[in-house]
Amino acid sequence: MTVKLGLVGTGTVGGGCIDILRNHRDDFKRHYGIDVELVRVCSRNPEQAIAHGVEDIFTQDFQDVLNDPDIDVVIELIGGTTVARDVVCGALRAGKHVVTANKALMATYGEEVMRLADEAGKEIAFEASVGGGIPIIDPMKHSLIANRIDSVMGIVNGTTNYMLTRMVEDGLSYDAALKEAQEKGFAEADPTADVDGFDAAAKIAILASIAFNSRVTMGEVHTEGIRNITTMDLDAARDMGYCVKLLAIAHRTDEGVDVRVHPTMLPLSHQLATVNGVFNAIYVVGDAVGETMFFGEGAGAGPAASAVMGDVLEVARHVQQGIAPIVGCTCTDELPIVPMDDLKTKYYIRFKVADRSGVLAAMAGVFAKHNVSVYSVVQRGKKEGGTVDLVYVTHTACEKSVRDVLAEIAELDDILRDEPSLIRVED
Ligand SMILES: NC(=O)C1=CN([C@@H]2O[C@H](COP(=O)(O)OP(=O)(O)OC[C@H]3O[C@@H](n4cnc5c(N)ncnc54)[C@H](O)[C@@H]3O)[C@@H](O)[C@H]2O)C=CC1
Ligand SMILES: N[C@@H](CC=O)C(=O)O
Ligand code: NA
Repeated sequence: MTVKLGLVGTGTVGGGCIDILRNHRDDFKRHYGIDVELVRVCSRNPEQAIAHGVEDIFTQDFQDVLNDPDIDVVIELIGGTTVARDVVCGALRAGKHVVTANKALMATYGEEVMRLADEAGKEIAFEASVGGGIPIIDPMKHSLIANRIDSVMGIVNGTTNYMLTRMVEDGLSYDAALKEAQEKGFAEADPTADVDGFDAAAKIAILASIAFNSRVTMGEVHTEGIRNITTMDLDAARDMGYCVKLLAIAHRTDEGVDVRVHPTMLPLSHQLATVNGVFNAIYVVGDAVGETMFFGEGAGAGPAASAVMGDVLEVARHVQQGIAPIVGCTCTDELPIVPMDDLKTKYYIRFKVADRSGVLAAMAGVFAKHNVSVYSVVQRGKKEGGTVDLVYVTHTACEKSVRDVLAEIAELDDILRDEPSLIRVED
């Protein structure tokens, strides 16, 4: 039996899938007995279809894909949560299996999508939505289910990891590094999703939902991006023996799920500190397996299409063999999200302040008042226009107290010259 595919979206990832199919379709048949055929392709860009040689099966209307009774599997590679939601939900309602790379959709409407798949008795597969080409969803849904997962933590956004690496290793400006990442096809259509941390928030919401059997949506993830990270912060971190990474973190605690995305200082000896460029790495801790780490390219046409096509072939194998979906929604529990105010960690805080007597003393009083103990204070950079940069590192402190310190220092008379830069420190 030939399993018929309909593809919606012919951009970076969709184009990568067409290329894999063209180059390896015969291998899939020969090695695995899996026979797949692309019968319909839809996007807003006919020129992309022409470039990939699929203009004869091209349409600009996704309904042509959903209404085609021959199509068994719909591959959604548009992105976003509007039209993509109609495509994914419409395909499931039309009785088709769905493969998607869409983290925003799964992290926002995951409950709806999983329910529709369950009602239709169809598969929904989304391996490419987290970590690009790295197998992580499938291992967590299959190989690791004998564990109670306690932590999932990692670098899950290739664009920002690429940018931070280029800024620290080659001195590129933030804007130049972003432009390069976009040119390489790593960035989302709207790169604010990458640099403001929302892409990583969607990914950790998906991973936390699977890890802790409790639905986490991206709106529930405390999210900070890398916009405020300067080369001065990166240099200061390096001088202290640290690097700065945009980390996505999810821990199971006695209070519930601690889930957040923010720039984090990691010791240079940490396993995640060596993950550079577009590479992602996800560290998973289970009660039986102990520590595991998954590493690979998190973005780009090849890696993402590799994960999409892996899902497609697995679904096609099930269709050919008449096997029902093995694992559907696993969110059986309703754990609370731990408030960010309750977080306890160490903090790096850089203040740009007026260079005059009394400033340090006034600031020290505020730290003491809120019981935030300071580990070190260093003055950095050149004195410019009567301002200096003061870099504080605290001992372990409570997030709420640190926020109170920042708010009170902002109110001190004629001290701050810019927004402070705050980076949490992980040891
Ligand atoms: N670029 C990457 O490295 C990765 C992307 N992803 C995800 O894959 C998905 C696709 O991303 P890219 O290929 O990078 O996006 P892209 O922007 O390169 O391509 C989007 C495609 O969707 C089509 N499209 C947009 N609106 C449409 C509509 N209303 N009807 C029909 N077609 C429409 C466009 O014409 C284009 O062909 C997104 O969900 C993204 O988050 C996942 C992993 C890696
Ligand atoms: N924009 C994302 C790509 C896919 O998820 C990233 O940079 O990691
Ligand atoms: Na993946």
